[in-house]
Amino acid sequence: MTSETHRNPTARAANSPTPEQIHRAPKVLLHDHLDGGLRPATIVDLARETGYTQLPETDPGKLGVWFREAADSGSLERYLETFSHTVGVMQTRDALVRVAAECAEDLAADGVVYAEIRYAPEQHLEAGLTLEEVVEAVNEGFREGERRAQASGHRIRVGALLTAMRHAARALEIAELANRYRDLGVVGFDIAGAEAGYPPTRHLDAFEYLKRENNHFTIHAGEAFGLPSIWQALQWCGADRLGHGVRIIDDIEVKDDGSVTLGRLAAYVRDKRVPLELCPSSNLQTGAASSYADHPIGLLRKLQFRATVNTDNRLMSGTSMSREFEHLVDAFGYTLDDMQWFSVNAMKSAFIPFDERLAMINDVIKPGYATLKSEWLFR
Ligand SMILES: O=c1[nH]cnc2c1ncn2[C@@H]1O[C@H](CO)[C@@H](O)[C@H]1O
Ligand SMILES: [Zn+2]
Repeated sequence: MTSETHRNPTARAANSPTPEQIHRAPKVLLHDHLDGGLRPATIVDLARETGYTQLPETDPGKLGVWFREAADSGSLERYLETFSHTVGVMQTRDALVRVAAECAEDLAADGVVYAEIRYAPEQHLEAGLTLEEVVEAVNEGFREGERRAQASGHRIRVGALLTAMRHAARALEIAELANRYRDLGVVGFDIAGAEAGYPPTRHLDAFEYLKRENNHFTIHAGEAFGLPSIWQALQWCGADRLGHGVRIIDDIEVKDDGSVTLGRLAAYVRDKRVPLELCPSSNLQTGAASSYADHPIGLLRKLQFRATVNTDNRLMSGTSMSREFEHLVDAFGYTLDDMQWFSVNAMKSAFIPFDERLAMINDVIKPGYATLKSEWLFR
């Protein structure tokens, strides 16, 4: 599929926001991979500068299409193979600074006001950088991107999440790194990579360490594998949030008469307000959902789970926060109130301190939506 073929504008409501309003609305992004969001033209530049010769295409337009099509495989494992090319060109300090700066710039230009961007430092050591040098380069890029965004009239704040790869054995080391750079641009920790066969409990030492340090972490769980993975992430590892978590739907029964029954785990997730970092377009590509209209986000929003909307990998899905919301508006008839609900949910679930989250909600997000919602008065 491409995201375009799944558009179904039939569900739009009379008061659904226009694409232009969606674009201007303040958005909050909790789940986005740095190595899944490069500009195709930047990949081509960096490949030339760093001597990377494996690119499947050297024309930026064709390369962008290649990523979307190669990632559109219906399998998480094959989807993840495409990252060898982005990681391949992100091995030098300059490349990391550039990619991180452009990431912040691109998100700000799309109306994102707060973002937590994740990447796996252990994947960027091939040309001799140390883990610390990787983190410092990315942080420098984010600060540069925030400045450039501000200069062009957009405000954004970006925090980093350090990811450990679940098939590898460096999680504790990466957790310690995240803790060392806490308050220095890193706001938390994550594990990612192929889910089946690599349960989060393999990295229990890292999670226990972070809990002892009163630090925060999210875990990719319930994407390619179901309830056992979510259950482990929450009840064994103590995750603050679920990366995807979309398969919590397997524990929710909807009867023909419309009545809904939550299993114990789904009830726990909803009762404890566990944030779900939902990524609709990504799920369509890896086979976790078959269309936007059938995506569990519709039901999860109705049942008032702590659902959030995310991009996962903007390059591989050819998407942006605005596009994710456009698809959801088309599929479910969402209004600006729904968009605000998702954005406030995300901001409540961020890993920065409570007073800062509250100020973002009250002083940035709510006023932004109030402005958009009152526009009809002045037409
Ligand atoms: O949707 C996903 N599920 C699991 N792992 C992912 C997903 N997207 C990206 N990565 C993995 O996370 C690494 C660090 O950013 C990427 O290199 C990719 O291997
Ligand atoms: Zn992800």
